[in-house]
Amino acid sequence: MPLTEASVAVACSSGTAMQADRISFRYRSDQAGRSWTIEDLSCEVRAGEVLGIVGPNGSGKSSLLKLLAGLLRPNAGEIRLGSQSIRLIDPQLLARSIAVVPQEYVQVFPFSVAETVLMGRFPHRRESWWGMGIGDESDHDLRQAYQAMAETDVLALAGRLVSDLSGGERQRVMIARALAQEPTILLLDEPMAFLDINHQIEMCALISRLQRERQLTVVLVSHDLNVASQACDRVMMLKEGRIVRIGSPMETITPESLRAVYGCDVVVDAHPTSGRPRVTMPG
Ligand SMILES: Nc1ncnc2c1ncn2[C@@H]1O[C@H](COP(=O)(O)OP(=O)(O)OP(=O)(O)O)[C@@H](O)[C@H]1O
Repeated sequence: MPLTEASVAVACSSGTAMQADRISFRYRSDQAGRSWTIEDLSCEVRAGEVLGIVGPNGSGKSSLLKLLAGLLRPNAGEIRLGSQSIRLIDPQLLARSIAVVPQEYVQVFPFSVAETVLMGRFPHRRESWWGMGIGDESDHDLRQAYQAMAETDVLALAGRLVSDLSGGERQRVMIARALAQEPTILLLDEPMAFLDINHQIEMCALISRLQRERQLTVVLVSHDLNVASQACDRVMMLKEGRIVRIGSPMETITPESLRAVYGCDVVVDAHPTSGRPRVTMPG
């Protein structure tokens, strides 16, 4: 059965947004036989959840996110959106369902913030992607872009060139572009990396608002275990391309599992207001 936006919505509302089934992946430069970047990994992304992916440097977090986004193809195994393999889904439909915010964004041409956010509307256009230009937007496109910019606090930057922004400002613009896409699944690679504490708090609040109001499913890669603990319903811990643990923050963020994954001792206590695990370095 061909996949449509309606069937994606039905599949997602029925419990599982995405599923990875025994996927293995290695980069082309590694074909000579080094170990897998992702090895025989199976997981489910539940509809409407915020799933965090944590793990040491080089454990495969970004690679897994790119595999879920369809930007990389597994050498073995399958990734499904709803019930359909993402290999078989039309790229424009895939882009209407899944939005990705990569860790680093390189823009070759000097577009303004407003133009960049409006690019999030491309997958919704009837014309071919190459046949349309900026300036052809509908009222709905403009409203969605405006709302996404308001939600990420970048309206004041609308006329600035993206290339002239700070890392944190650029990060918020890329999230605005992803929201303008109106996806059902949002994949974020280190969304807090360049944000100051005020914008980190706002980003956490935005993610939980999007989950509540738009029933958005979010997968986020984070180095910050406290962000993962506060912002996520479940946390997946990766080590050398394999899942070591997956479950609620209480189940996963423990001194034992952190020692097993990161090889160091840390202090884990309860956050004074949320009660969720809080990780600090030993004194
Ligand atoms: N384009 C690439 N070509 C070849 N190898 C790559 C490429 N990108 C990543 N790798 C390698 O794949 C492994 C996993 O990298 P990945 O970026 O997925 O890890 P990560 O957990 O996100 O790391 P970090 O926490 O440092 O961002 C690393 O050994 C990395 O060197």
